[in-house]
Amino acid sequence: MKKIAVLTSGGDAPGMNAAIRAVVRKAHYHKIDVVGVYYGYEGLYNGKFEPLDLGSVGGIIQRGGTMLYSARFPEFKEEEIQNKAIENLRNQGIDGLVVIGGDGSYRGAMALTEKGFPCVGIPGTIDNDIPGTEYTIGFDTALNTAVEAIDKIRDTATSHENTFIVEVMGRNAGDIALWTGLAAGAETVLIPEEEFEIEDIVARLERSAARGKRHSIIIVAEGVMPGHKLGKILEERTGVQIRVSVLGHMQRGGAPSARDRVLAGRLGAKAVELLLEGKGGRAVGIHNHAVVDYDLKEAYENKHKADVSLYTLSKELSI
Ligand SMILES: Nc1ncnc2c1ncn2[C@@H]1O[C@H](COP(=O)(O)OP(=O)(O)O)[C@@H](O)[C@H]1O
Ligand SMILES: O=P(O)(O)OC[C@H]1O[C@](O)(COP(=O)(O)O)[C@@H](O)[C@@H]1O
Ligand SMILES: [Mg+2]
Repeated sequence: MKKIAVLTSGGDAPGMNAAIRAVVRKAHYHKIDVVGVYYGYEGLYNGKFEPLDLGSVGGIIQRGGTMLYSARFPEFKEEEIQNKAIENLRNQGIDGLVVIGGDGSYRGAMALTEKGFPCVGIPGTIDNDIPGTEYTIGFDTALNTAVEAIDKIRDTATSHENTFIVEVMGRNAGDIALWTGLAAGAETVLIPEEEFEIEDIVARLERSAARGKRHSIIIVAEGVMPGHKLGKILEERTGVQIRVSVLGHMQRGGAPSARDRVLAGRLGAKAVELLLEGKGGRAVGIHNHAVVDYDLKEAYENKHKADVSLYTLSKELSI
């Protein structure tokens, strides 16, 4: 292997830049050239390639977003588009590709690998929803952003005796909601993986009010239902006015936490090692604090599971 490429795809995540930097630096350490592909799979198809030397990734470790930009490019499911992408890669003398993204991006990487072009996946998504790794790059930063926002909401909620619903990101996964709820001491946490009863939320609100609690915070993952919809349901049921805050894309931005930067460094380096060993079709991740690699397919064919013990704990700590 003489030259590899790297791209970022799907929703951006803080720490993607640190991962790009790790890929570039580790490759250069082994005297391998690196090409950056801009705009994810769209750029792979349109040939938006630029060489990345050591200096090109200087000063990005602390920056949110991705210097390679990202895109959602549904056309990449089509075979002719994938064939063209491989042709573009081969024309540049590139022998391997590192894809930093989520489960959707992994499907694209596997499609190319099955067509004979080796790809390795690095989990870059705030949702923490990739099976096979305990943490994804960006999750820790998004979690800290959400907790900081909720701490602020709690100040005003307490001053005015308000009940707040805070909608956090997580299309199919409840990790952001669950961890945020635990870290911010929310009364109720709703995640897509667990059924819930409106009556249970109402009972919690009533119990809190009865013991003189001045505020209530309910965290809902966007994949459960929109926060405003839940607010309407609860207002109708309780007669109490409910404020709703949707944290939205602010959760995807900002400087990556130290934890995300270190994770990005470890996983980026491992991805390059795998390509150097000629191993395509692999995903990298963290298991029991150690860097691991596993079949890319496992990452999207299995379903992400929320940690039920954390869900139970969140209920036990907010009776
Ligand atoms: N089944 C698939 N086959 C090939 N490429 C795919 C497939 N699913 C997704 N992709 C590519 O990966 C991109 C990112 O996927 P998406 O699900 O939006 O985000 P994420 O990778 O963060 O989960 C898509 O826009 C598309 O270009
Ligand atoms: O801005 P978009 O493209 O609608 O993306 C929103 C989605 O992106 C995410 O932040 C991350 O999802 P992916 O990692 O699958 O891209 C989800 O939590 C959210 O539903
Ligand atoms: Mg995804």
